[in-house]
Amino acid sequence: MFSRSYTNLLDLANGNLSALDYGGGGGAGGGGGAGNGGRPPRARRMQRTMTTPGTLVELDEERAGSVASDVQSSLAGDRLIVVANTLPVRGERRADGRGWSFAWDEDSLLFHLRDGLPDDMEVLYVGSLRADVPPAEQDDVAQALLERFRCVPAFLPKDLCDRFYHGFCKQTLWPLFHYMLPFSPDHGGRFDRSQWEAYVLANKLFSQRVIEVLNPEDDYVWIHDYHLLALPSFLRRRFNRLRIGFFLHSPFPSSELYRSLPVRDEILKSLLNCDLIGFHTFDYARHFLSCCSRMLGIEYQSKRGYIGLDYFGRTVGIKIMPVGINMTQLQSLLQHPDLERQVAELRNQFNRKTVLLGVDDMDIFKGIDLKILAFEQMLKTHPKWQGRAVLVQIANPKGGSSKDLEELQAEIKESCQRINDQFGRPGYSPVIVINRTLSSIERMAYYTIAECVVVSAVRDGMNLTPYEYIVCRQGLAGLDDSGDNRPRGKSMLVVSEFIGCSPSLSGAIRVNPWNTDSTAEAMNECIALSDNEKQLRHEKHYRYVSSHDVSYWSKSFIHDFERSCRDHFRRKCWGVGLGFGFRVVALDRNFKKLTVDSIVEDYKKSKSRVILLDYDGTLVPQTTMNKTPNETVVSMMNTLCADKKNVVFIVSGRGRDSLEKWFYPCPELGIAAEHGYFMRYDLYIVFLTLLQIFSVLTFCIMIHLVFIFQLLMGIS
Ligand SMILES: O=P(O)(O)OC[C@H]1O[C@H](O[C@H]2O[C@H](CO)[C@@H](O)[C@H](O)[C@H]2O)[C@H](O)[C@@H](O)[C@@H]1O
Repeated sequence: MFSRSYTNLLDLANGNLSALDYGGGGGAGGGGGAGNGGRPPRARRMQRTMTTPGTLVELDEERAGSVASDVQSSLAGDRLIVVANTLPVRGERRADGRGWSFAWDEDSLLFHLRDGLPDDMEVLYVGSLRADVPPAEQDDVAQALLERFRCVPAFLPKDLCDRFYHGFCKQTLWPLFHYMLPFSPDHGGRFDRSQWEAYVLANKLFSQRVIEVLNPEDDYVWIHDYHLLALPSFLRRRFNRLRIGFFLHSPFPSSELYRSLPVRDEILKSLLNCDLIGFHTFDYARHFLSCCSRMLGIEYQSKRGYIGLDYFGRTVGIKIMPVGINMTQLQSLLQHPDLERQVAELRNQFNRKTVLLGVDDMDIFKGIDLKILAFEQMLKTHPKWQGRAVLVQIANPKGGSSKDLEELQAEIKESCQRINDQFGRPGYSPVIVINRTLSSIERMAYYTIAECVVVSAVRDGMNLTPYEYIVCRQGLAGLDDSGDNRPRGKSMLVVSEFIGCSPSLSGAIRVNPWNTDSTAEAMNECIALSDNEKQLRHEKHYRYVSSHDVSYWSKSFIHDFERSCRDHFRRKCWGVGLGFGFRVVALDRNFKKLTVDSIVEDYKKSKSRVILLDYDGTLVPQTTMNKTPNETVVSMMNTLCADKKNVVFIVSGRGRDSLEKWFYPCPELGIAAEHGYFMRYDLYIVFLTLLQIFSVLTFCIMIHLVFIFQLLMGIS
């Protein structure tokens, strides 16, 4: 089956795409059919390059008009290209070494976002694979992924990937966006420009993959997360009217942190090439808006609940919508036959002990060390829990290593040893750290037996651990509509106030994770609460989490995305600027670009003219230290003023003293200093101007009187 994307790549690859199973035999293991493979093909339109980087190009008006009439408010039948650093598929080399097998990554949020889209909206993914595919096999792998999963892989050379991902992403952006200045002695103490260059180059390679499959007039491109902040600029440069959306999954830091980034303007300007930018929380959006205001002088406006930034005539929408979990997937996992057995095994292992649970990536910002210290403190200040409470910490290894991470792991190990030595006894280890990635079912089993989940991250964009926990604790009760007799779920949460999900969980006990004593108190309070209180809080959370799931999030984003792009083809667009300064200037269709010739012609034809001139940036360069006008400017002013048809004024925020001194040699020039608070003008010119206005008014009044007279006399 051929879709538009398929045929596009076909043009490019020019190879044999008939083989459905790369590697001989089973091919992409399981799940290929979960894609959009069954959808009927649609006629493909040729893509058009609309501007050349760095030039000033007016788009062809006829085309804009014809497309405008095509624009429909519904998204049905449109195509969405989801771009992210990694594709939502897992790849593995076959055991026999011949080829690869692939499967959907059901833990990936990108895989589930399709649930919120219209049924007939085709989805295509562009991103890199987690597997290391040798160059000789890349074409075949790309072909298999496209056919079976609608995925377009971006293969970055290893060296580039290291400097892009392990370099700029993980050493600069990840710490900075999580409130840590990355320019520490560990990182050479300064900004590494070559890593930034690798980041830009990697983003460019992603843009090339997108462009290969893009139909710029039909497609929506939705970019995800901090790895691809430079991508909007590359796409906008090629396609002035392309619909570009972006969602940032990590936090956006306060402008006081962000402004330390040497490439701060480049990144902001690139994001402003989007049509809609999404954040999990109001705070992240607020930080972004204040960066735009403080660093680029761009202010936002809020109208009827929508926030927008005016960027050279284009409105860039801001969307605040936290992501959710996939309810359908979790509920089907809850019915998995293995779950019951695993829950029974864990219950047996923990033998009626109260389990507090942590599920985090092994990352320096997850506050795992702080959680363990708080648990130790709880055992000390509330000894009743000694022998009765256990902290189970699941730490997903994330790959990669750094000095910070090694130190953290050593500290965690040392703390666990100390606590277990002090409070442990035969058959009782108070702290258990599991340093491996658990299967989804194992994770569900731990959630099911946990009395409380503790998230003590010092920063996290969202964090969906509490959401998964709440749904698991609701268990099958959530699936059962049989009425009042069903068991009531209960769950308790201690969550850091520095994570994105915190504002949505009003029944959780919120803590400052840096305050070990108060986190210890919160842990004690959580597990000691009455069952009724735990149930009430749980039910409130469950109602929210189950109704604000991942499909709710993607549906809402796409709805606003479509709305933000609705009048794209009704505007006139010009691409201007170089590099990250590139932007599209969008104007109403009735606007005409002024040319010097037309201005000169109109100037000559006019009988009286008012000429208002700004000073800085108009008569003297903005950047110069010496603000005194040179002789040419003074002589030009006198030439303009000498023409009796002209009234010439300088309108400036500058003080009257300097302006008056500088333009002393131009006695007929009007000056409005300090934004018009002080005025200097030649009374003769004002008299002439007033006379002109007066004579025009007198003429108008006369015309009106004649008209009224005619009416009264019944003359038509
Ligand atoms: O480690 P990376 O490959 O660079 O990816 C960063 C993290 O991405 C995902 O987390 C982010 O998105 C989540 C959903 O919106 C959000 O809850 C979290 O706060 C974000 O950081 C992924 O879940 C993490 O494992 C990655 O480390």
